[in-house]
Amino acid sequence: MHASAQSLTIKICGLSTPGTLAAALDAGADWIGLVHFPRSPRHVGWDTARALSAQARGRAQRVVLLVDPDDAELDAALEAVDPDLVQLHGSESPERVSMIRARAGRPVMKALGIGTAADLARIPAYARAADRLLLDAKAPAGASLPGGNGRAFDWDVLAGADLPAGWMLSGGLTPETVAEALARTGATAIDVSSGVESAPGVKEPARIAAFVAAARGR
Ligand SMILES: O=C(O)c1ccccc1NCC(=O)[C@H](O)[C@H](O)COP(=O)(O)O
Repeated sequence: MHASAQSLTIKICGLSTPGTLAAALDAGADWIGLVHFPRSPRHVGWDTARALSAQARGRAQRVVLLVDPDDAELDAALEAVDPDLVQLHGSESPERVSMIRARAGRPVMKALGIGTAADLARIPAYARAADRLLLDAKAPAGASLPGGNGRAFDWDVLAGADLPAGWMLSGGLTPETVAEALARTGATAIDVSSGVESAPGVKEPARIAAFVAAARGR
């Protein structure tokens, strides 16, 4: 079943400039993601993250993306971004997700890499620890980034799976594929990064608008 245009939550991740953030907000993104991971071409330092967060306040839910953060990094993220939600995209255990959620005092979304149906076995433990799950493509062997690789996983592995409320689909979505992804998975929340870029880390306003329009069936 398709999510209706109204009930679909769209997150544009890896925004790093005021102009592309404005493009995402103007297109009607529900959530915007700020990546703090120095190895990433989408990395934003705390000063930039603070300014982008202020720009988005009141217009979209602000997500800060961290990879295996220690408590000091988490505290710095909370202070700079004041995020509506913390996204964890590393190899955090369910126990560590719970600790981060308690320390942050706000919702946490845990990303899980999916390659085959066997990867779905981790869902129940993480669903108990996090407020939401992001089902993303598993990073390829040797990849330098745990996410944001522009790769899709086989959506058919989700068929018949018992997925927790609020789960979000990501991994290699594009303006060209998002309608099919929604139809095949029944997702009601989606996340994109590479698919709305012209080069790694370079968001393309026209592709952001095209993605949101395609997802909402316009
Ligand atoms: O985007 C990054 O550079 C990144 C770095 C480290 C961890 C996660 C990262 N990105 C995650 C995302 O942008 C998305 O949540 C998801 O992986 C989808 O990305 P894409 O396949 O590029 O659309």
